Amino acid sequence: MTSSNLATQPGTTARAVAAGVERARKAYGSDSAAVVALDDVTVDFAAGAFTAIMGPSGSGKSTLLHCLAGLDTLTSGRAYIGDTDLATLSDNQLTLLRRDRLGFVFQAFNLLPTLTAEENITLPADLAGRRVDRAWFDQIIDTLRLHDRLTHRPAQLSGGQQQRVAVARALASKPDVVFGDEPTGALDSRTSAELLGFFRSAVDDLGQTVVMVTHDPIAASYADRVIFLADGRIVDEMTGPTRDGVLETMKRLGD
Ligand SMILES: Nc1ncnc2c1ncn2[C@@H]1O[C@H](COP(=O)(O)OP(=O)(O)OP(=O)(O)O)[C@@H](O)[C@H]1O
Repeated sequence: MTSSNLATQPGTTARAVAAGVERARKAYGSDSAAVVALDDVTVDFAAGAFTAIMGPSGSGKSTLLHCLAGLDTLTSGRAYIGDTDLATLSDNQLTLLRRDRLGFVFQAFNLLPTLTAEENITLPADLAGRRVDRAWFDQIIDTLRLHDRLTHRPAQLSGGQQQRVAVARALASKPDVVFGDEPTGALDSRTSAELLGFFRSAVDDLGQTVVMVTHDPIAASYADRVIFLADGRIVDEMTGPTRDGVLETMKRLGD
């Protein structure tokens, strides 16, 4: 990321942009049968902030996340990570960008059963032939309280512990952005609160950037900012969200 890509808001200090889309349009299918999942969306996500994306079912949340993270391509418009326009990258370069610059926490933890927790966490770096920054690794393990679980395999861990390992894996490479797609969807409320607390401290204590799709107003209230989508468009946004404020907006959007 360079200083040329800055979010400027009147009265605030310019902040680096970690990711964003400009005039993004995504249509599935063709002609009369086409479904427009994103309809002229422009939004950027500030570095060092936690943003939630909300909206009724089918409003385009996952499509936006996938296009931002280079997992899907736009029909037109631009998607970027830092200063990198994703459309300029080959498939191979996209794979490397995802591995080296992005972290993912999805509903399924996708841990490899034959590897220990530590091996799962360092796997992306190991595959890339990169040394894991030990001080950073220790900081993550501290924050996620995983010290005494590092030699365990996933089957020997509780669901919440597995989720923490998945978060540690997502953070291990100090990614430019951590993307979460309904990361708390399969968790009970206590584990879910824990995970969201870890995202918060990843942002507040470790300076990370988190962008998360969620249906849950409580989960969204952990974010610094909430973007609301409806019918593939951004229809509202909120900074310093509260559960009740988010609920109100969601009701208005007909969720
Ligand atoms: N591969 C696909 N082929 C055709 N249509 C698709 C495809 N993926 C998504 N869509 C459509 O695009 C629209 C947006 O879908 P998307 O999954 O982004 O919504 P969402 O807000 O994440 O929904 P949910 O909250 O239900 O997960 C929907 O109408 C959906 O049916």
